[in-house]
Amino acid sequence: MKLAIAGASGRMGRMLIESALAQPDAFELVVALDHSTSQSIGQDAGAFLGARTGVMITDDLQALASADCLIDFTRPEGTLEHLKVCVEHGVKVIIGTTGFDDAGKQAIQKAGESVAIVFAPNMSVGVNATLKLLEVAAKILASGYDVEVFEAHHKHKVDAPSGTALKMGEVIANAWDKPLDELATWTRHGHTGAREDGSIGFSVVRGGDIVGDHTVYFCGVGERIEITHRSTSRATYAQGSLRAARFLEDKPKGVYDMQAVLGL
Ligand SMILES: NC(=O)C1=CN([C@@H]2O[C@H](COP(=O)(O)OP(=O)(O)OC[C@H]3O[C@@H](n4cnc5c(N)ncnc54)[C@H](OP(=O)(O)O)[C@@H]3O)[C@@H](O)[C@H]2O)C=CC1
Ligand SMILES: O=C(O)C1=N[C@H](C(=O)O)C[C@H](O)C1
Repeated sequence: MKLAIAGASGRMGRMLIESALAQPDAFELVVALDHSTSQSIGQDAGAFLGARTGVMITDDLQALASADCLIDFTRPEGTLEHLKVCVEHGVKVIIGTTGFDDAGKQAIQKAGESVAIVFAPNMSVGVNATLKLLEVAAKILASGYDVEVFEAHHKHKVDAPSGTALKMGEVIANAWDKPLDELATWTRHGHTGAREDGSIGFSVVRGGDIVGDHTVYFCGVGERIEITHRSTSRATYAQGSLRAARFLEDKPKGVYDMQAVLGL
């Protein structure tokens, strides 16, 4: 499969390049994209590994035409720009980027009418298994338990709460047949009053090099259940993305999530 990777010099871009190069029988890196202000433009995509791939990092989006599938972990504005070019050339897309607004999410759904897309805020098997556990827990603990979602990430992360934390909130709200927006408490400061029954609180830590921690608390009276996932390496996100790319091989169009990729 001919792969394009966007955000090639970013944390995830590099992990994806390393993971794809380690599977030469399955993947060929044909395009490495970054935006025009990036210092990496013109460098070999494997330079950070001391490897020569022959693929130079470029800002030429038309290069995407030579790929079967783009894996994009950038920023919402970048992803949406890349998506237009992928639709134009019939290129499949894996979107790992988080932080889209409603208009961005709608644009992804629209693009899915023409090309096959996997769009998921977390590509790791462990997180997607955790989402299933949360669905079960939310149904069993639907009353008498206060739900709080906590997440912690590295200091460079620009969106909050994380896409994964939002997805966890959505899974719980769905299990209760309510939209998350109706239940969410995003911040607390000052005289907040007592906690509202049935609400879902979110809290966020940013610091150092934390790869990604998520805990959902179901707090009852006299007991508390905590469901935690901790990422200690970005390799799981990259492996999940490559699995998603292979899943799309025989899909002509549509928007899929990682639950579909993993058959959960
Ligand atoms: N779904 C999942 O499993 C995961 C999702 N993520 C998400 O992936 C995204 C990237 O994370 P991470 O790799 O840590 O971030 P980085 O900041 O390390 O990398 C982002 C890359 O995208 C480039 N970029 C930034 N803005 C644009 C733009 N407008 N157009 C094109 N390229 C752009 C950056 O270039 P430059 O450095 O020059 O600005 C950089 O190369 C985030 O949204 C994050 O939340 C992260 C991990 C797992
Ligand atoms: O920015 C990150 O690093 C991560 N972002 C994703 C998110 O917002 O959920 C996934 C993972 O937690 C790492």
